[in-house]
Amino acid sequence: MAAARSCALWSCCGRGWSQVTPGRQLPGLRSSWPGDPLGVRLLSQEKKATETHFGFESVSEEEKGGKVYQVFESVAKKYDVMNDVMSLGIHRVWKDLLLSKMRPIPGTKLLDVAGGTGDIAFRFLNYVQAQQQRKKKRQLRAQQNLSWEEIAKKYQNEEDSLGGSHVMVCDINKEMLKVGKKKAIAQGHKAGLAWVLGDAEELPFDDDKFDIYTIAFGIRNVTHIDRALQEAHRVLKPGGRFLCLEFSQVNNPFISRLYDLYSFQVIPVLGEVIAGDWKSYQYLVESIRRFPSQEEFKEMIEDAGFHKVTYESLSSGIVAIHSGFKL
Ligand SMILES: COc1cc(O)cc(C/C=C(\C)CC/C=C(\C)CC/C=C(\C)CC/C=C(\C)CC/C=C(\C)CC/C=C(\C)CC/C=C(\C)CC/C=C(\C)CC/C=C(\C)CCC=C(C)C)c1O
Ligand SMILES: C[S@@+](CC[C@H](N)C(=O)[O-])C[C@H]1O[C@@H](n2cnc3c(N)ncnc32)[C@H](O)[C@@H]1O
Repeated sequence: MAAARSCALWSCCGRGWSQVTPGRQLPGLRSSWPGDPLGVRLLSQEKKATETHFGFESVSEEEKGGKVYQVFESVAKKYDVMNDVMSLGIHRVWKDLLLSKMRPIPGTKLLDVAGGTGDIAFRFLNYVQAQQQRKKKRQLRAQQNLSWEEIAKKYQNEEDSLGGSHVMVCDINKEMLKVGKKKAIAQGHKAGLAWVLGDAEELPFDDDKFDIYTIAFGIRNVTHIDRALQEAHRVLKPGGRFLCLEFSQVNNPFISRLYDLYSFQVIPVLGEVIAGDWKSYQYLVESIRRFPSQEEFKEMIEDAGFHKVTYESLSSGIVAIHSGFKL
């Protein structure tokens, strides 16, 4: 069943977010413009109403998706190395913390949207594998008279090593997924892992499918955040959990000054030197400044229908993990 989508758009002015007239409702007004049969005046209105941002640049909503696509197509091959260099490896700690918060249990069906090169998916698989391993060891130790064949069989069953858990990585960008698939082979991940090309705003899945939905450093890039949140809600099972790791608002003025300096003076230079791409890394830091604060984003998650919405700021608010439940 297709999701019922709200036409609400969010526009951002500095850090303030407000709802604006939805462009999709405008065609209905066409008949109320006598003397403008071609709807020229209205078309220009429509264009205005569907204006959004790409970093600090104003672009039409139609343009934004393509521009974001180009950014990740361009950085895909250097994406992982850039993250390690830019964050001095700290992004790995943030991603580990997302998994500690998730605490998946055997049998968990995870959807990782904007999953890119698979960092969250691989952590999930390692987590459930380690958990199953411990469980298996405990069981085997408790059973005294097992033959070596029985013990070997237990260890060889790859599917069983995940306890029925599964992760679906969904991303709009072919190049990011290509890098992710190569990484999966290199890291020995095969079972319990699937890759699908898809848009966070229109997920190619049925309703009530997944136990957990994650999106890490992805939602900042989608054109209609509210639509992506509604889709997250739609595909989760009742009782399912939404978890989002994203850049947020730094709450310490001293750190904030240093952070600005580092973001605007260092990150694009690193982007140019390592990935040969200044512009994509300028977009990264600008898009971070455009993203709503912890509290504003919490409200948006609630507006999409999630309950018990909470967040935790990490590293002085450089990033935050938001959590919510479909009840
Ligand atoms: C195109 O779109 C994208 C491309 C991508 O490759 C990635 C993403 C999405 C992002 C991720 C998956 C996460 C990983 C990427 C990042 C963390 C990069 C974004 C970085 C920032 C927005 C800036 C904040 C950086 C950090 C928190 C990392 C730690 C950095 C340092 C400790 C600074 C290292 C210092 C130098 C290299 C010396 C030069 C510095 C200056 C001239 C400026 C002065 C700055 C400082 C003294 C340090 C600033 C320190 C802080 C603000 C606090 C750090 C404290 C903690 C983390 C506890 C994507 O969308
Ligand atoms: C910064 S990367 C994050 C990748 C990964 N989650 C991580 O934490 O490393 C952002 C990802 O969002 C994807 N993306 C952007 N817009 C999207 C959309 N509308 N639907 C799905 N994925 C999208 C990009 O292709 C890119 O792979």
